Amino acid sequence: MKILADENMPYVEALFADVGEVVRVDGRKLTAEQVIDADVLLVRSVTQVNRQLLALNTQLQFVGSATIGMDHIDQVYLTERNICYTNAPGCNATAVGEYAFIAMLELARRFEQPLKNKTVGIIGAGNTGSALQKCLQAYGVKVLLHDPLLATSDDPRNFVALDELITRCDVISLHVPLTKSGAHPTWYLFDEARLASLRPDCWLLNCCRGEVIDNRALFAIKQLRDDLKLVLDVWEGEPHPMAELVPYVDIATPHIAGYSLEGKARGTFMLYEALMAHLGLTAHKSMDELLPPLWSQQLNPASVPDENALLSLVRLVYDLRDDDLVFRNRFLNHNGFDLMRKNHKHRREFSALRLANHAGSDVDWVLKLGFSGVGL
Ligand SMILES: NC(=O)C1=CN([C@@H]2O[C@H](COP(=O)(O)OP(=O)(O)OC[C@H]3O[C@@H](n4cnc5c(N)ncnc54)[C@H](O)[C@@H]3O)[C@@H](O)[C@H]2O)C=CC1
Ligand SMILES: O=C(O)C(=O)[C@H](O)COP(=O)(O)O
Repeated sequence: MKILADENMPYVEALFADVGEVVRVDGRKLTAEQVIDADVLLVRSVTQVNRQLLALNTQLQFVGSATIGMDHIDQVYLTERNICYTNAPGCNATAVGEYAFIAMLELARRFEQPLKNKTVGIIGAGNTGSALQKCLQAYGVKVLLHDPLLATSDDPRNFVALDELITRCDVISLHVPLTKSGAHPTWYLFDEARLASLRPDCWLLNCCRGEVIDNRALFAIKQLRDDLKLVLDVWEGEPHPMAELVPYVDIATPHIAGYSLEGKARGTFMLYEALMAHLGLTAHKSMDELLPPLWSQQLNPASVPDENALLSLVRLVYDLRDDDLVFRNRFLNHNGFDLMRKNHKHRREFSALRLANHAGSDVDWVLKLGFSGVGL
């Protein structure tokens, strides 16, 4: 069995080598000729899996994408061809939630506006939106949710209309899939009119797909409104972000919000489990065997963090300023965006750090953020 796998997918050999021959490929440049004799295709978000890519292949039986997003997979075509496909829902949701939370703490410090006093609106309350909600609520920040699909489901949470969320929120974070059709398409959900309606001093974060915001309109509005603060991890037209926009973005990164080691490992592992099930085999490996220990696994904090100390604590796990700096220096280089992603030193999630022996303080909310505890 020939297994073609994206070169940026960790742990493939550890999990799949005894299932078949693993061949690594550059997912962005994958051609129909390379796919011709593959039985299994393991991709990431940069590979368009469609009629054109699979034109020469008659034996493909399984496509796995180690991502949450599915907008690069032509599901109708794969169904037509009777090819089994799957993604990895939720695999990197914690990473995205923690990224957005850390980004808010960074903005709070930079602009001297405590996060705690703000109302945060989450648009799209699925896996990544809920991971962010968990962090914010653990820290005691007021959260409003907008999700028209979940609002009509049995989800017990309260939801508000989009316009109400925009009117009431100081911070807005986007967590929707990219869709062009259906009752609630998200393509350019934030167009010129919506961007113009953001509250004064609003912070806008996009960690889902670049095309959910009209980037030209965003650029135009930033010329007029210096009060808006922006965090963009995703960009219209990746891997070529709009160069003029970058200097106006307060925190800018190359689509790495989901790049925790745990998130990436979970993505590959979910595909391993799905392929085993598809082949009728038992998945006997475990994800815990894959991850190395954190450089420092345990910390004895001096006091329960206030907002500044909390930022110092989360910077121990992930200093977002490093990724922002690298992005500004390199995004215009040849192949810069993809090289930053390929060479990214994946961070760990909060849970990798254990807080120990805390002297009688209420650390419950820190644990609810996702940190682990020992002897607390
Ligand atoms: N920056 C990064 O590295 C990453 C980006 N993503 C992107 O984030 C997206 C969301 O991920 P998850 O939260 O895990 O997906 P999910 O499927 O768990 O949740 C998405 C939610 O958005 C809601 N939704 C759909 N259309 C909407 C609309 N018009 N308005 C408001 N809500 C709407 C859905 O009902 C669903 O609850 C993915 O589709 C992917 O494109 C995901 C992981 C990493
Ligand atoms: O899971 C998703 O959806 C994402 O956006 C991924 O985290 C993006 O990473 P790559 O698949 O492009 O490595």
